[in-house]
Amino acid sequence: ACQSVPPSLTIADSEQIDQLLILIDQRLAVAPQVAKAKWNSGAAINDPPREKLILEDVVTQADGLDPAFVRKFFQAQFDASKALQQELQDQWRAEGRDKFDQVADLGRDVRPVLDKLTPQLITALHRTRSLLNRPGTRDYIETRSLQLVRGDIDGKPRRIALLGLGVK
Ligand SMILES: O=C(O)C(=O)C[C@]1(C(=O)O)C=C[C@@H](O)C=C1
Repeated sequence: ACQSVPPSLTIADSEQIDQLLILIDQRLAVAPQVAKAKWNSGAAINDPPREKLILEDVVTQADGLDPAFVRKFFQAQFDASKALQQELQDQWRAEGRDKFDQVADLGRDVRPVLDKLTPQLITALHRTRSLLNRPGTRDYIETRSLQLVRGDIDGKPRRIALLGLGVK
């Protein structure tokens, strides 16, 4: 990791960025459980009221951060989750899969995991906000995300999630 840290970032900075990427990965890692619960129940992948609720919540929790940035970031995490859920369900459909025998309950087991990650992600955004537009950060994120942000079939969900950082 040290070799890929650009001169514009300290090692401590790079560790904060890694922590953000790990949390993005942990959030994306929940998507297969959501996809399974919805596969069994037949519920739609897209749930706009649930997204609206989370967005309202994060904007009030994100004091000091630009609300537009926070919304954009979380919307990208939803979009990444939906892309991964869609890929998985398309695959299961193509395989003619039946319902899964054992799935976690969306409301009782799965969404609480996402809700626990939300304030941790906000903290990580606070700690990395000023680093994101430094020269070299983009390349650092690209390199590190290949190792840290998995939970992913073809790289599309990861790309969508990272677009939410708005790193140019
Ligand atoms: O909770 C769900 O139903 C999910 O599919 C997860 C999630 C999210 O990432 O938080 C993603 C898509 C939905 O539109 C709502 C929320």
